[in-house]
Amino acid sequence: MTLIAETKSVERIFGRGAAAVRALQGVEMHVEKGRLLVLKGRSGSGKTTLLNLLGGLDRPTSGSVYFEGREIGKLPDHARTKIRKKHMGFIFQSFGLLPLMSAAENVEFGLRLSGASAATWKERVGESLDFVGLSKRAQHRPFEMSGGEQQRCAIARAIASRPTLLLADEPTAELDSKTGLQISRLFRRLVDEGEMSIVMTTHDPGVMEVADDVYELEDGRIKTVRGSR
Ligand SMILES: Nc1ncnc2c1ncn2[C@@H]1O[C@H](COP(=O)(O)OP(=O)(O)OP(=O)(O)O)[C@@H](O)[C@H]1O
Repeated sequence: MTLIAETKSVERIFGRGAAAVRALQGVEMHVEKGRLLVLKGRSGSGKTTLLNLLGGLDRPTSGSVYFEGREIGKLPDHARTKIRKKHMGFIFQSFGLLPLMSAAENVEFGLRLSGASAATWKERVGESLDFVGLSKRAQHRPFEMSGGEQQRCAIARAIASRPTLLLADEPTAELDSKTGLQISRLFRRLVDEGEMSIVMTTHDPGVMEVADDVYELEDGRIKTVRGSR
């Protein structure tokens, strides 16, 4: 078993004094290589806060967050940014594509940001769009694509730099259930064929079906952990 990410006694408190919100309290979790982990729980239970900590977008108030053995929660901003760009991919509910760029250009832009060598861009763009089944839409702009196609494009952008860890915040929330299921299966294939680890937040039962591990959060604490495979 290879550990990709881990949290130890993580607390995240927003604000101070009477207005303080304890978004996470004593969270312990681990993300293993080649597994798809789902964070579920009611609105406000702390899912996005935990995802942001794992992705180095935020730092814990106390406790530790590790990525591939390094305590990223303690690294300065520039070092965390470097790790994030090179080794992580992000997917959001609202796709986050640049509207004036074609699907291929959006994916290439992601590669540019990741620092991947320019010599690899063309091949990686083709490979990623092909993986998500979007080769025929390469020259289309986001407004010319369906919601499912836009999310597949966002996935292609996130995986083009071959990240170790993919983080997704409610990736199927804007999609109808059939399209959501297709996207869930795509995440499953990424883990099975691409050897990636994925952590995603969701309320979608279709996504939970394809998960290896399901962590349930309640009021900032891990309530249950289910390992299904
Ligand atoms: N930047 C912030 N400042 C103050 N409070 C915050 C901030 N971010 C989150 N919180 C609070 O922390 C708690 C956890 O929020 P979080 O967004 O992690 O929940 P969530 O489980 O992702 O919810 P949802 O399913 O609605 O997205 C909530 O009470 C929220 O109001």
